[in-house]
Amino acid sequence: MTAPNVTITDLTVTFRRGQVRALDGISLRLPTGMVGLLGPNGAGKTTFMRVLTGVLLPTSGSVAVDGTELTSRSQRREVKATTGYLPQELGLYPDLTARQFLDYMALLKGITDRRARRARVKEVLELVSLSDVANRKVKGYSGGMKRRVGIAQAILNDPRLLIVDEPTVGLDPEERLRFRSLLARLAGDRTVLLSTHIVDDIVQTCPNVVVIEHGHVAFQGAIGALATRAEGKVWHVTQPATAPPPGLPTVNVTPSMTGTTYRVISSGTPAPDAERVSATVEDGYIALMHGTAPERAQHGPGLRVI
Ligand SMILES: Nc1ncnc2c1ncn2[C@@H]1O[C@H](COP(=O)(O)OP(=O)(O)OP(=O)(O)O)[C@@H](O)[C@H]1O
Repeated sequence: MTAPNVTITDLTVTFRRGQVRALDGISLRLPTGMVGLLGPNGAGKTTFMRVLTGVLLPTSGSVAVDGTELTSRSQRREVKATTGYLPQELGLYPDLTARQFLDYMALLKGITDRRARRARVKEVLELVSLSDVANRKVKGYSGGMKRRVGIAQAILNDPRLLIVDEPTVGLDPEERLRFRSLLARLAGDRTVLLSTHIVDDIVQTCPNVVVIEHGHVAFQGAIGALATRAEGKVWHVTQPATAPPPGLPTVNVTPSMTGTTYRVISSGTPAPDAERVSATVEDGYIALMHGTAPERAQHGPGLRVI
């Protein structure tokens, strides 16, 4: 398999006869491997993923995987062949076993030959490490196991582009870790787009990240470059009061021996005894969202505006 070429060109989606502009002229080329998708609520991430999965036709612009357009009505079938999707809420049939469920999904995805279907289901069960429990009913599975069934159905067609929406919500730390490494393993030479509000999931698995805000690309590039955006501007301010220093974006708050320590973003020294600390990806993201990071939407090594 050669590296997929996912090209998004001037993608615009409007709702309510143009009154709501959910995506506003997004142009991106996604690299192979894991790509994080970040953005505040209402930024346009779900709309973006719905277009990539062929659920929603854009108002204008296009998405192509390896030159195959996914955004024209006539090519919906191609979408099924080239993309996989794990939505936030995937309806599983609790009384089916994982094997039965996957067999059914494979049929829906057009694998009509029984033998081929059985072989592919066996393969994906192995990939997600569920072979041993494949004949148990899904209703007895843990949250992490259900999520792995979800991934298994998303990769039945060996997609070039795999889209995963908030996959680790509600998982315990061990399951989260396991799920993250599964995604990283699956990325290989395909593109896996991981949308989440958990910045740490992205830090741990994605070399590249896209940040969407108000329907625009606010940042795209290497994950480290996002952290760099806040370098020199992250401070620990400890004060006895329970209120944060006014007017500054606060990344987190920790109780300390001498009061409360606020991690804030500020271009200048925020308080006389403030301590400057090195920036993390989360700091970079918060700085970007509050307009305190320079040069938004700059090119990065893995991703580029086209
Ligand atoms: N079907 C729709 N009709 C009208 N407006 C919509 C529709 N779908 C989305 N929107 C609007 O488009 C914008 C982007 O929504 P979207 O759901 O894509 O954001 P999001 O980044 O996924 O948010 P969240 O993180 O909360 O899921 C929002 O202003 C939303 O209200």
